Amino acid sequence: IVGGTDSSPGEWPWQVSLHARLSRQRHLCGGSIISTQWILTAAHCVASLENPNIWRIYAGILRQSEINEDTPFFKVEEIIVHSQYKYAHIGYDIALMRLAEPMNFTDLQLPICLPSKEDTNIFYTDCWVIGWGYRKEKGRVQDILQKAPVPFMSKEECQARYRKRRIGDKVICAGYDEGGRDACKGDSGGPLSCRHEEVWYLVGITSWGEGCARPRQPGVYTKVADYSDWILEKTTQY
Ligand SMILES: Cc1c(O)cccc1C(=O)Nc1cccc2ccc(C(=N)N)cc12
Repeated sequence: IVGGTDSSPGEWPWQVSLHARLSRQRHLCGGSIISTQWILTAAHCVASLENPNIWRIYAGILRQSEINEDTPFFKVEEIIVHSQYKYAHIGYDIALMRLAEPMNFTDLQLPICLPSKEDTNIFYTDCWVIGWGYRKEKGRVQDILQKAPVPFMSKEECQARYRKRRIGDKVICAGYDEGGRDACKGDSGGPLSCRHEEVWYLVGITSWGEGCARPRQPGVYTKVADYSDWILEKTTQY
């Protein structure tokens, strides 16, 4: 997160840290708890890393430094990447991870509500992007979970900012024309959380942007409300 501030304990209990054990274990992406057994994240985080055994999911933490070999984590049983995903900037940047064991909810690990598909035209005014990602383009993963408020941007305005790219309909743009506050590398997969009438909703999934926090280059988020049928289909046992 560029231009953010430290979160406090329990402020974002749905935020998880996705670690992969490659040559060494490290934080790769964020994710959101949506039920006792399912994490929602970005497809670009897990594509080409679809072996569930390399992933460790840490919930209820504020600092990456809380994580060591004794820190409890959730094992991943199954990874579901959207079948139409190819690259983040094309869209369909959404994936599900099923935990091997259902988690118990505590004050520090709780689910966030999914917007319903009728909610696609609510204009949210209290939205925050969260993560342990870079605080500048040539940065590194941060220790304390960062938060930054970001305003919505209309699709037309977003398309005008990204003339080289086609901004799809299942995405949301958020950011400041003057730049300065935005998600960045390492925040991917994490939530764009919006509070509406005292309830927090998972409105977006951090997906991509040209650099980070650059003027007139807003953050692009997967629009979760447009995937509610997909989420329901994949998470409902038939
Ligand atoms: C390509 C790149 C880096 O190598 C390092 C840092 C940023 C970038 C980059 O261009 N954008 C990005 C790369 C990976 C995930 C990103 C997530 C969010 C945003 C955002 N601005 N909302 C930009 C991202």
